[in-house]
Amino acid sequence: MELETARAGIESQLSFAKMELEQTKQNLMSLQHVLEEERRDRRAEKDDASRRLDRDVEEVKRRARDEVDSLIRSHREAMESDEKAARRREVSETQTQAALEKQRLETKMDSKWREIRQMKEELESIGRELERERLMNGGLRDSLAEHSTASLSMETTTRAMKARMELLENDSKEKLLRMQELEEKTRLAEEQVVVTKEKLRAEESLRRKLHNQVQELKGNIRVFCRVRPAHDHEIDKADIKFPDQEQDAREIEILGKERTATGNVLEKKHPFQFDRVFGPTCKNQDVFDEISQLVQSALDGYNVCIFCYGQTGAGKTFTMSSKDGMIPRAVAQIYETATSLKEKGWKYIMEGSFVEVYNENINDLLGRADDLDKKKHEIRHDKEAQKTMVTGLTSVLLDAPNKVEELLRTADGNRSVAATKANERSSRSHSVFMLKLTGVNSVTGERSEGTLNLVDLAGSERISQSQVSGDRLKETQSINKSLACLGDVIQALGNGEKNAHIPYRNSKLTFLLQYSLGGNSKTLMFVMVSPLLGHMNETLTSLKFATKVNNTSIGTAKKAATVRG
Ligand SMILES: Nc1ncnc2c1ncn2[C@@H]1O[C@H](COP(=O)(O)OP(=O)(O)OP(=O)(O)O)[C@@H](O)[C@H]1O
Repeated sequence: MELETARAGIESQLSFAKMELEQTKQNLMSLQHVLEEERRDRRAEKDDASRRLDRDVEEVKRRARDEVDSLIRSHREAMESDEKAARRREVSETQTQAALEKQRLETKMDSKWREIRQMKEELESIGRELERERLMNGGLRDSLAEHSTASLSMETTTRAMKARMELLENDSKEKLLRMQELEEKTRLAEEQVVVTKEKLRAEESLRRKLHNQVQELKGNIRVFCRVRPAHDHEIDKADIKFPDQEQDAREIEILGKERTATGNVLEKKHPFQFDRVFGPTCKNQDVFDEISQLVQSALDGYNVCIFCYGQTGAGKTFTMSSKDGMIPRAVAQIYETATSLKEKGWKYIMEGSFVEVYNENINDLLGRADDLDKKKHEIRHDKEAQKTMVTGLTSVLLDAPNKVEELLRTADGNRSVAATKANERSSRSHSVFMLKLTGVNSVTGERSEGTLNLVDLAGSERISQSQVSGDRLKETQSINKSLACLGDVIQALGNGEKNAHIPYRNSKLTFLLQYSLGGNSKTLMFVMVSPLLGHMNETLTSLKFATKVNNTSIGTAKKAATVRG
């Protein structure tokens, strides 16, 4: 636009200068023409006057000569005659007349010479004037030349500017075209993104459905068995075999010895089969790979409960809450998945709490250590919403994956303060890590609420009540009671009778997990096995309990809540 305006200005200046130049040229030409005519007139007048003068002078001279000659002749004739005296007089008179005539002629000549001088002067002044005109003419010629040069350079500049403007115009046209192309491409890409996002959302909904169908087909209560490796100092090891060790092992065989009625010692095989068996070489990563699908279900809006059952020292805490155990891994996976689901419109809030059930009391492991065993916490159920809450419980917003480490450290620290030996307390109590997951999809209007409960049960070894007393007796009674109650609840759920009474209330643990066990939830039990010979009887008891649980089939799980807006 600016270029256009500049070009127009320059062009109008140029045409104005050209007009001026043209005018000046015409003025000059008419002036020259007038001068030329004037010069011609003057020259003709001068030539005329000069010719007339010459003719007059010649005429006067000729006449004077003729008269003198005739006088001389007549004088001679007079002289020859006798009247010499008269002739002399006549001659004298004639001479006087001739002198007078001569004088007159000389006067006339003087006046003519004056005229000639005057004419000469006039001619000189005309010459000077002509010279001035010539000089002025030269000046005008110079200025004309200057103007021509200026106009030439202006024309060159204008041409260069025109060329540049054309170049710029072409360039900007090209850029405009490219921009239009880019805009079109961006629009198409944006459309594609919208379509892809829509597809992704649809696929995500389908994935959720299929994933949970697969989980249902696998059964809503599953049992995994894990055998921990023996430490270097643990020499007496039980004979444990893994018949289908190769891949996706499901079998475990314990070789025991039995004394017959006749007193002979016979070897006896105890085969067990579970949904999955992990040998001593399996890492926490391998175990988590198997349960990660279940963790995903919690994000999809299901209540998921993962238990670790087994005698003290069988590896429950290692599996559940060690640095790379199921709790940190589950939180990390949930965090990762929740982050990737953001682009499908989902936004999740993760809140974690950690409780301990000790001597049938609920303790807040994230609260103050001093409050342990003192502060009372009540379990409240909202039957309609199928939700459980514990009064006065600390809840931590897990908005970064590393927050869980801090949470586990706090729980561990509180337990250490409350017990002389931390692991002693942890062996004698159940710990429940509760992760509440609330997701909202702003695009589809879906909403999901799921809970992931990771439970590290107290050591399952049966201590005869007659062998202990005091605090230990109380601990033993409550552990025995709650573990037996857990078995009863699972069994009652497995019976599948509609409206059958499920004895959740018989222990704090089952009461707390009421809505995370049974019809609306997915349950996984890890039975932890110690590799030691000395623990073999407890191992067999645990495996038998787990088999009972494994044979239980609990009804179809339903999402805790999914609301479409
Ligand atoms: N899979 C494993 N690989 C390596 N070491 C293990 C494994 N499982 C357990 N351990 C180790 O065995 C020991 C006992 O494990 P852990 O404390 O987890 O048992 P527990 O069943 O939780 O006992 P408690 O009931 O006392 O809490 C620990 O030193 C632990 O590090």
